[in-house]
Amino acid sequence: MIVDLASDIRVWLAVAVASAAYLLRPSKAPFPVINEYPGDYFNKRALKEAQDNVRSLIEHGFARYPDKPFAIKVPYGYKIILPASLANWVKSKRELDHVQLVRDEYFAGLPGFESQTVLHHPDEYVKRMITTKLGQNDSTMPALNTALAAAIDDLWGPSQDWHMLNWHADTMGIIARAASTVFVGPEKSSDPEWLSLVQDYVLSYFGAVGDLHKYPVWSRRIVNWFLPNASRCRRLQVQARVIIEDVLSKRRAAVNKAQVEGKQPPVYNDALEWGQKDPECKHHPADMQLALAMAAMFTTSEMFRQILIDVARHPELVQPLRDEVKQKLSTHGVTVAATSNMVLLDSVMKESQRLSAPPAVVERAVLKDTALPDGRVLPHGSHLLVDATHLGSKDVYPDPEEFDGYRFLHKREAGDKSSSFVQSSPDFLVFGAGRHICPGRFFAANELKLALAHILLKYDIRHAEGSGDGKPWSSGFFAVVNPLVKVEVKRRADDGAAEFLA
Ligand code: HEM
Repeated sequence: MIVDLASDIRVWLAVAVASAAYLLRPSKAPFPVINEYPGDYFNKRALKEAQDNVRSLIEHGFARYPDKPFAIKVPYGYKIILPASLANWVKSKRELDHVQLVRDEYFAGLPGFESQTVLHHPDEYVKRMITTKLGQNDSTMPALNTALAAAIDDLWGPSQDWHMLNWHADTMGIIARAASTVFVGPEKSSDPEWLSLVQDYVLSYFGAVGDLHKYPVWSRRIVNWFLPNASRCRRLQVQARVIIEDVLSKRRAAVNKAQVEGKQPPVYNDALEWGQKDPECKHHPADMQLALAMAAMFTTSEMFRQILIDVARHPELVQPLRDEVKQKLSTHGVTVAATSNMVLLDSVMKESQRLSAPPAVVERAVLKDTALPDGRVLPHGSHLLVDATHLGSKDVYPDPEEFDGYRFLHKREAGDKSSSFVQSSPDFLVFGAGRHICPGRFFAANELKLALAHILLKYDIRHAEGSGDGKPWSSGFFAVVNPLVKVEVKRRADDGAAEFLA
């Protein structure tokens, strides 16, 4: 009998599957789990709550365990939630790592995801370029300004009658064209093929990340080969390489020709050229382009949409914003000084960010067992986030549900140095914290302010009736702009924009 069983391949298969299931079982949560329910044997309710109601789970968790860590069950694991009081501690701990987190959660290292691999490469080349060249660079303002003018004209049109925007495409299109002018340069920044490729890549990449999360951790390196979004990323990456290599070979030819003819060679001022000129840059230029697009376009477009919704829902802010924009542009021209001095617009943007922030921020992977200040241990391999629900708490912000465009301006005027859009503080970690704080936030702020300056001066804007309440939706640990909202615009008869934005 035993001999018969031992020679039956099905028995060995069953043993192998059972052993794999045991070895690969999710580790036990090291802290109390907040979304465990009696009778929920297959975690159906737990995972639904984690997907739809993470904010309530976190609030409930801290009501039960004030200022103490707890865990939330998610597909194939747990997330540990730390109280906001530990934000500075998290920021300072090198064992709590962002790069490993990106490998685990955003799949840097998978084929087709080279954008993410390059962005988080140990040489930190792309980050350095963003910080040193892209941030607040006056020399890129004329190109950014021209691109925004053209993109908004093309996408929002000249009609002086109210018309509905093709909301998603028209907002991402504006951001993609503005950013591309500084990333890829003049040849491709308004080329429909390239713009569609980068936007397609960004959407496919985030789609693929979502798809992969539905599969057990151990299987993701295999299933990515069969998932449509991941396959699309691989295809688009190959196409991007062909297009960018062609641009570079034409640039080289133009320089050679100018030299032969004794003329001044063309000068380029974009990320493509910065990388080419820098002997330290070891990455494929197309992968860097996709890396910049992936980091910049989705995040900035989402922020752009939320700010537009908030401005449309608060018409009382429009005239003061227009006055400020005109005044700063006429004093400083189209420069970083002008956008930096648009302090009411800055306050409106930060208020939009406060009310659309995710409920937990600064996600990190634990590289080795790490003791919390109270002695309890964060186990190696676990993932944690820091609570950010206080951004909607009346203890921190009076009338927290109200959109108050002047909120952060008043704080700034009262001397609070952390109240500007790009500033991070232990209370406001929406751009992250510590070594991995978003290096693109200065570029994003500048680009958004210039885009909004064009829009405020050139268009009236309103929230289409009956199209949702404008409040963001929750999707797992993310907050996304309410997809039901629709926005209408009409071109102003006499916008006078040319005078200020020339
Ligand atoms: C409003 C727009 C943006 C938002 C809300 C945003 C948000 C974030 C957040 C939350 C992080 C993680 C920080 C952490 O965990 O400590 C991050 C990282 C990053 N962001 Fe942004 N970002 C935006 C725009 C941009 C832009 C325009 C760029 C590039 C031009 C960019 C490049 C990056 C890079 C390279 C990282 C990784 C930093 C690292 O690993 O050290 N971001 N961003």
